[in-house]
Parts: sequence; structure tokens; C-alpha cells
Amino acid sequence: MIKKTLTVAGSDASGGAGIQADLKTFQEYGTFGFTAVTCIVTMDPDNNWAHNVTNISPEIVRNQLKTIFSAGPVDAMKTGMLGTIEAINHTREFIDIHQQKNIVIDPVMACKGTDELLQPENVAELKKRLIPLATVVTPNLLEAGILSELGTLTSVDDMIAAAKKIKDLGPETVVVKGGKAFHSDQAVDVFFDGKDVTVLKSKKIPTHNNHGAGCTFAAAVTAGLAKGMTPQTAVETAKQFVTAAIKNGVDIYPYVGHIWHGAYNEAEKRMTKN
Ligand SMILES: Nc1ncnc2c1ncn2[C@@H]1O[C@H](COP(=O)(O)OP(=O)(O)O)[C@@H](O)[C@H]1O
Ligand SMILES: Cc1ncc(COP(=O)(O)O)c(C=O)c1O
Ligand SMILES: [Mg+2]
Repeated sequence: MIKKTLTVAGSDASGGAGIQADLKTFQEYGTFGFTAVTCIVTMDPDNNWAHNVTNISPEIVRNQLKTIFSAGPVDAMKTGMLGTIEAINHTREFIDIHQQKNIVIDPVMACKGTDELLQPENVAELKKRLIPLATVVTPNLLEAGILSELGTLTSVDDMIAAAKKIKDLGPETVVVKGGKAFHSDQAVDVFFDGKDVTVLKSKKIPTHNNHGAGCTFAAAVTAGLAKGMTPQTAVETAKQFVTAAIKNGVDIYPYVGHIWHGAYNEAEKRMTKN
């Protein structure tokens, strides 16, 4: 049976992050993607690509969730940018009613290229209402510093300390993504399951084509869980998926560089042919 995946997230009009990244990734994993849109992010080409977030009314977010969950729980779900505190609470409400399992919380707080928090008022609610239910929570370096209250993280030891503090909020596992922000020639992510720490490393690809890498990574973890992978295997596979997507990024846009979600499967196909 085809597995059902859900993203509760924002729409990225530039096409590379948010629900656009999630759906492309769900499809590449061979799962059937559903979406509840929480906000729409637009970028202004006349004003230095400034981001603007328009929230969808909480009632419409709730109606989308009602539509999706009318067929019962999905095989796995993720959240990204959530828009409003009410949307966070509606998401929690449906998780509780349907005893939803396999939940990935990507605590999106900022877009690439800026440390400006887009929806700071949501952080406390996210911490209290959604992160404790996560099978995997996937903060980037900035978000991990905020969630752990450890501030700026500059070393792998800092990332491990942050992962451990975030684990205390209640999720089953934590991945702190060093990714693009961590100063190293390696893309370092730290996985913690409450017992063991695994440091995932790959060569950092020298590119600006990394818009949506975090959403794609979290969506890949979600689809992996839907297909029955353990959290650790889902995270390790997602790392390979996103690395291939970044390596094969596409220069189709002047402002942000897009990653190519088809890359991992194309490479696999080539390997099977050879
Ligand atoms: N330049 C890069 N080369 C290789 N991997 C990268 C690069 N940038 C990000 N990644 C990887 O992509 C994933 C998403 O990380 P990151 O870009 O930091 O997240 P976010 O988009 O949420 O800020 C992580 O697994 C990270 O290690
Ligand atoms: C709707 C939406 N969600 C999430 C993000 C964050 O993207 P990422 O962290 O994957 O680069 C963005 C960035 O533009 C966005 O527009
Ligand atoms: Mg992100």
C-alpha cells in the first residue's frame, strides 16, 4: 500500500522550500503527500528579496486538517512554518484526536540568509505543544541555540549539548543540523536518541544552492518514517537525499539557489544501470 505523508507548513512562492520542497520530496520517496497550508511566504525583488509572511486564517488551517484526517491518521507527518499560535494548537488537536504517530517537527524560525526570526511569538507554543510529541525534531544551528537556550553554537560539542537539552523537552530523537551555518569544510549534523550521539558528516558542497535544504531534509525523514524506517535510518537516508539534491542544485533563479529533489533517485537509477 502506498504510504500517506502530510506536511503542515508554509507555501514558498519561490518554489524551493516549505510545502513545495516537502511535496517534491514525498513524491521522490514514493509516498502520497497531503498538505495543510499555514502561511504564504513571498519575497520582494524590488526590496532586496525581503520576506513577507501572510498567515492563513486558523479556521482554514483547521478545515484543511479536518479534510485530511477525515480518513484517519497518516503514516507520517511533519510541521514546518506554522503561522499562528492557533494553527499550532489545531495541529496538536488533530494529533491527539487521531493518536498520530511518526511526527517530524522542523522548528522553522527563519529563512536562509538571515537570522531574523519570522514568528518569534510561536516559539514558546511550539516548545510546549508540538516538540514533546516529535519522533524527530530537526532544528538548524540557530534554532537549536534558541530551543536549548544555549545561544550561539560554534562547536560539535555545543551541538551535542544543545541536542541533549532539546531532548529534555520530550521528543523521541533530536537532529541538530550544523549544515550551512556551521563553520567547517564538513556539513555536520548531530543525532541524539536519548542514549547515543551519532555525528553525521559529509563534505560541505561549496554552493549557494541550498534554499529549502532543511525542509527537504525533514520531509525526507518523514517519508522514511512512513516507509517503516527507524528514526536513525530515516535521518541517515535523508542526509544522503539532501546531499545529492544540494550537489545537483539548479541555477534557475537570480536570488536564491534551488536544490534538485530528483537527484538522489537519478543517481540511484544510474548506479542500477551500470
Ligand atoms: N553546503 C552544504 N553541503 C552539504 N550539506 C549541506 C550544505 N548545506 C546544508 N547541508 C545539509 O542540509 C541539511 C539541512 O541543513 P541546513 O541547510 O543547515 O538547514 P536549514 O535549511 O533548516 O537552515 C543538513 O543535513 C545539512 O548538513
Ligand atoms: C514557507 C517556508 N518554509 C520554510 C522555509 C525555510 O527553509 P529552509 O530552512 O529549508 O531553507 C522557508 C524559506 O524561505 C519558507 O519560505
Ligand atoms: Mg530550516
